[in-house]
Amino acid sequence: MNSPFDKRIDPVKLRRQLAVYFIMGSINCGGKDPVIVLREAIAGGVTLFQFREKGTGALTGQAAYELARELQAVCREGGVPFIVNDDVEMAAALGADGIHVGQEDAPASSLRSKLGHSAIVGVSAHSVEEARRAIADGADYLGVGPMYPTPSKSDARPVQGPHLIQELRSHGITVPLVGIGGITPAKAPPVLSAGADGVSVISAISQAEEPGRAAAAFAALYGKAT
Ligand SMILES: Cc1ncc(COP(=O)(O)OP(=O)(O)O)c(N)n1
Ligand SMILES: Cc1ncsc1CCOP(=O)(O)O
Ligand SMILES: [Mg+2]
Repeated sequence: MNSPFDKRIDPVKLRRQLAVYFIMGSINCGGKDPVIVLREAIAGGVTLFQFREKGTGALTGQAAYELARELQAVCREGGVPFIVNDDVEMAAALGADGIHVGQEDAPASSLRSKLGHSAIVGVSAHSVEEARRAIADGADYLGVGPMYPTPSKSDARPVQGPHLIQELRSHGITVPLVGIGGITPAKAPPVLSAGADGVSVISAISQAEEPGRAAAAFAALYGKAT
């Protein structure tokens, strides 16, 4: 008999998709067109994208929806899954591939009934306890951080460093994990060595002079973690 678990994303596939996880909204692109930034980043090797329209000056309402739709189309062209940050109604309306929620957002357990059993559900975790609860609530992957100081989130929790990923792994947490916060190609190897399956990145790609080259520098790390 089929259970809803049969429809959940295959963790092996998800680990590959988490490798170069680009997160961005209109305020992260230094005045450049987000559509062009995303197109270049995907050409460089981005494997997953999260639309995060948040912070001072971010678009709201219809304008945010329209940008989301355009970026989703770019992801479709590039064969990259499209994840929405925080907003489950937007994710459902767009038919997004998944959603990412934090500890202050809707609980993961409430999301699948709105998005379908095959949706990718990501949850932020800052401790073993939060990680265990998120997994029990149905998270497919965890976003763990901040690894390093970040210029992109004013209300970020204190920096924990790659050690937190090691701690989660040593407590038997085997679900796909991605590090977040201040990650550059130079700072990514300790995150991967600690046990992350990938890195999630805003500024190191969106603010790069050449987002495609920046994404390629992350993609080139795989197989080379120290
Ligand atoms: C992959 C990933 N990990 C963590 C976060 C942070 O989510 P959250 O704590 O809800 O903070 P906001 O991004 O909503 O400000 C994330 N977005 N993605
Ligand atoms: C959304 C988020 N959550 C924790 S740190 C962070 C911001 C990551 O952005 P950057 O890669 O520019 O540090
Ligand atoms: Mg959130």
